[in-house]
Amino acid sequence: MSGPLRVALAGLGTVGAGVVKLIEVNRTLVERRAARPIQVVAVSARDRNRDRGIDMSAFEWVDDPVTLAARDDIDVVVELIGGSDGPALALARATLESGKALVTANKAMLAHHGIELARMAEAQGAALKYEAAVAGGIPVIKGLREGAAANEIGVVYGILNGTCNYILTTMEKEGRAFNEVLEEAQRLGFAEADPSFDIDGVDAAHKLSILASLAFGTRLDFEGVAIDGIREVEAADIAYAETLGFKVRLVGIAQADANGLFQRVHACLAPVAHPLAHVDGSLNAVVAEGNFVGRLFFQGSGAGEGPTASAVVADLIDIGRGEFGPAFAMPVDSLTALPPAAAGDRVGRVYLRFTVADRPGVLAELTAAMRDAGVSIESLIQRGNTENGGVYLVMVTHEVPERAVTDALARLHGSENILGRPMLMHILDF
Ligand SMILES: NC(=O)C1=CN([C@@H]2O[C@H](COP(=O)(O)OP(=O)(O)OC[C@H]3O[C@@H](n4cnc5c(N)ncnc54)[C@H](O)[C@@H]3O)[C@@H](O)[C@H]2O)C=CC1
Ligand SMILES: N[C@@H](CC=O)C(=O)O
Ligand code: NA
Repeated sequence: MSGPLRVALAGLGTVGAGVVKLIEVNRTLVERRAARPIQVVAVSARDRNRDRGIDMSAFEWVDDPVTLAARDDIDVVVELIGGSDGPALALARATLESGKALVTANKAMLAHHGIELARMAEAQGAALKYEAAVAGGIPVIKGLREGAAANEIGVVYGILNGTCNYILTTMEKEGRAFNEVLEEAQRLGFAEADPSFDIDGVDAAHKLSILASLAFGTRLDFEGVAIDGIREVEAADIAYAETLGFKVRLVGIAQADANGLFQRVHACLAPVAHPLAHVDGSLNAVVAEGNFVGRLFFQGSGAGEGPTASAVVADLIDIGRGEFGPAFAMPVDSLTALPPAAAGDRVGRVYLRFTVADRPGVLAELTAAMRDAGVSIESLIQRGNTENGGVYLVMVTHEVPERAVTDALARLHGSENILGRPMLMHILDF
């Protein structure tokens, strides 16, 4: 074995504490695989005295994590603080500038500053590793960056947020209320420090932009992701979806073709026969279609202490072995920049839920708007009283271009018969 890999840990929350535990429990095999001892030299977090359920006495405590970057007795800084900017970014920059390896689980930082950080890493010949940042414990960064590297990939999509999947599937199976299940996901350590990043789809979009870059060899384009979360999904949608043969899932989709780079995160209806319909709880799944390998399906735990720590320590093992290359699919200057592709031309089926007044003529008005916009209806359900005195009218369209649905909704805008905002979800058709 060569000399120890000297590690500093910045951030000792869910993931940081998990990393300390994993190294302790699996030390022998981790060190055999890294071909050298792993030595945690120093740690930093906001609160020194917090009980983390682990013995930290062997590690030097540092108040300012950025000072870790300048130290000669540290080889790798592990950034587990979180946040796209602030202390996490200051630490990442200082670490790479000093030529040290950086391991991070911070998808928000990578989505916003990944190219800059990758360039710094390349300039210094330093490692920038981030397996934990996308789909937690699933080795999907390794899978796309290395395993599928010989393929042209046309589409990559999946369930990228454990908190949302936990909420949707718990609502589906146990009929519990959204807020109650969100609080449970927070207690279990799945949610971001600000959980609106989870439920508004932003966290999934951060991850999708990273996956798209790896899959297509394009520059990260977080700004180009169209984002919708799950706030407006009601228990009724989950129940209607079930009746119609679907499950509701928050899905991120990225596709590269002659139209450009299409990236979208949104609640979708997955047909019950689709593998994503069977991804439950905090599990994540990623599907990628390669031109030689065919369909790859990665599934596993996308959030939580153990799975995320597993990914962080795998990166440390790679660094211990000296195995790393460009942070993304290829050196930064080789990544292409594709223009964002518009959604309007995309063709697919759509689920629409309207809350309508319970009076004659409503159905006729709705179906006329659909007809005039060229949207044909595959199935229609009208049932039940809602809290605001209306009834739900749910339809699934045949395949239509998205702009036709937008046109139909515009025709109905302002109608006295429609109470509240219609709910729209796309049907997953990959
Ligand atoms: N919790 C999860 O399941 C997963 C989290 N991640 C990512 O891992 C990172 C950490 O997440 P968690 O452990 O869940 O967060 P957390 O909120 O549990 O822990 C954050 C840690 O950073 C420390 N910290 C905050 N500001 C600091 C500062 N200025 N200086 C030093 N330490 C500071 C806090 O004291 C705390 O120990 C985030 O980037 C998150 O997005 C990635 C995958 C899964
Ligand atoms: N908040 C995230 C944690 C992992 O990235 C999630 O819920 O998936
Ligand atoms: Na991962």
